[in-house]
Amino acid sequence: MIKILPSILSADFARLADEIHEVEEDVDLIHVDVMDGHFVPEITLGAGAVHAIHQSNLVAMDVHLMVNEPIHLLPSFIKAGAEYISVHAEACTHLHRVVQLIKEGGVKAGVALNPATPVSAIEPILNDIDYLLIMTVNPGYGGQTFIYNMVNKIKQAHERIVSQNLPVTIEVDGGINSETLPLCLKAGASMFVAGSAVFGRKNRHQAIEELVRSAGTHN
Ligand SMILES: O=C(CO)[C@@H](O)[C@H](O)COP(=O)(O)O
Repeated sequence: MIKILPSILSADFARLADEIHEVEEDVDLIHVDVMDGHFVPEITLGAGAVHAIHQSNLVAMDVHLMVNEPIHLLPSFIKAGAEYISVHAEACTHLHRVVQLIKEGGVKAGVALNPATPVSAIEPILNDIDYLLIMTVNPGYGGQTFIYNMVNKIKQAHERIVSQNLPVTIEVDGGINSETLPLCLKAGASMFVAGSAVFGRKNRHQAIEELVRSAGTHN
């Protein structure tokens, strides 16, 4: 079973509620990119916005924290109502502790890896996480080109997860469209973040349908 997660980074922030309404019937989760202007150059939104989306009961959220030392911000994002939270391995001094805190907050815990970070960086705590977010672009901006070398990295991660029989899901993010989704699916990913491939299109329902349909073309 695959999941498409529209990334609101590519949505019109001035009409965010309407933008989310346009996809809520078609997906279980939306992807929310939080940037701090340090770990990545841009600044996006914070726990207040996540809380507002949660309050409006639109759709569940997968929050991707692109921030240095997210341990300090975790309590507010957990309280804000995120269902999934991922942190970057590169941004945490005490990654295992951060993962434990997310789980203690009753939230699914993910670890994100930049393209240059090997899967082995997460190996010692692979059994502690709920999902592994493999960045298929360098984090920070929507609309970038998919890095094809990441397909091998997804395969490697998937092999490790399967060989240890772990209940860890692989999520991919960056440059996902109906051409790249099937490659990632074949390699072992099942959660697909798509920004411009959904919000860059006029008809979001059709865009999501096309992505789902592309999953049937991976053999
Ligand atoms: O985390 C990020 C960017 O850092 C993503 O979630 C982007 O929002 C993906 O956008 P597209 O590559 O799908 O346009």
